[in-house]
Amino acid sequence: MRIDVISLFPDFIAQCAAFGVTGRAVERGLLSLHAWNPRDHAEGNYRRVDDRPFGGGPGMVMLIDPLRASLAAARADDPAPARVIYLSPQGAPLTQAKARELAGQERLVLLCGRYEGIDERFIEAEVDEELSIGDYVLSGGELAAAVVVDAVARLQDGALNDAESAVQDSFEDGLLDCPHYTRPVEHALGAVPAVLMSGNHAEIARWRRQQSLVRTLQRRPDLLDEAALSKADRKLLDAWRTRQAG
Ligand SMILES: NC(=O)c1ccc(NCc2ccccc2)nc1
Repeated sequence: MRIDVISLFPDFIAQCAAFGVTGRAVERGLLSLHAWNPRDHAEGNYRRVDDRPFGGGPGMVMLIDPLRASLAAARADDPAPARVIYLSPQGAPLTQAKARELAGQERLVLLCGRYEGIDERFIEAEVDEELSIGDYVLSGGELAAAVVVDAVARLQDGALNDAESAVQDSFEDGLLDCPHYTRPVEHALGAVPAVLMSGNHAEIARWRRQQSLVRTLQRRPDLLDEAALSKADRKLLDAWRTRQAG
């Protein structure tokens, strides 16, 4: 998978992707990252990349032409078709399902806005979809782009080892993860749940699934509504409710 990032801070994404799973995915050739800086494509001796907003108001808006030239440079570098994604608070929410969809793409171009954003005409002409990593405003789209890079990199075949893919799997079914424990068994902060020490793997799997279901019910009931629960899942939730009521 190839990801091109258009950003005024090209090193930012390269640094974010240089560590851990994403760094390994790049090393293994599962993912290639390329950065394009609109300032390199800006005209005039001030090499402007932004200007005042028409209609007045505070802040600056990123100019069309340096962005357009950056995208053209990315396409000239590799003719492979790409999905152009603009990271902004006005975008559709990034979910694990969306990350899975993007991870299946051959190529993404991630457009990072600064200031108040970019000229709407460029969005209409060149952007395939706007994505938001959450309902908050950041000083630039770079952190949001780094989140997308991380989320899709870990979904590339061969990116995760067995332990890491276990984490991934626990979120794949749309539920929250169960609690985790490690040494020591006894600690001033409490003991490890006995079931995890039982060696009874069926019982352990049952307990973990029940914990995921209950946590999701308690913390994110919206996710529970969307999750496709099995009959066994419903029985686990009912058993917990009964125990709570008792
Ligand atoms: N929630 C997000 O995903 C996000 C993305 C970018 C961003 N800041 C850059 C920007 C500001 C205004 C308009 C367009 C882009 N803040 C938050």
